Amino acid sequence: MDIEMKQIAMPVQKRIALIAHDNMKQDLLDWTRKHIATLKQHKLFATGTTGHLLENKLQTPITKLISGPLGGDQQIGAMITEQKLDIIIFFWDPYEPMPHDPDVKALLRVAAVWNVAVACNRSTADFMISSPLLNELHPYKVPDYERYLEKRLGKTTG
Ligand SMILES: O=C(CO)COP(=O)(O)O
Repeated sequence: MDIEMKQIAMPVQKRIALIAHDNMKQDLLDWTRKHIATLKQHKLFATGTTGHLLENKLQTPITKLISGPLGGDQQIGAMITEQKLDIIIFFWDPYEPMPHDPDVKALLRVAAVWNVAVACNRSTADFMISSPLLNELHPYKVPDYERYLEKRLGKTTG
């Protein structure tokens, strides 16, 4: 598929989603605790259980969506398509099959489509949190939806 891209900018204050599967929640809690001073400078979002856990343990406000198995991954995915998230820190469990595996896959797919930064493990999250881009206005490319529609409608109507 030939998708034209356009340049936009990630804001200085990033919108960061934090998500962890059950076996990875302790690891995400440790990581978040270690980087809380940096994370507090940004806007934090999370799926339901992860969000409640982090908010209680870290005493920092987090916008909480629905729990993953009940549709939280899809909510995160929808926010990505609306360009309301810049960074996803998703400690997903590579060992356990989940009832909502299709939702996880869909979330990772739309993140790739919209060129959103995704860390699926702690090493990548470490690189992202220490990147100078985290505190800068960051130009990056996303699909040019207006161009996409123009081309598709042009094709359909001849
Ligand atoms: O299942 C999840 C991501 O796929 C996370 O959901 P919870 O934060 O509600 O556990």
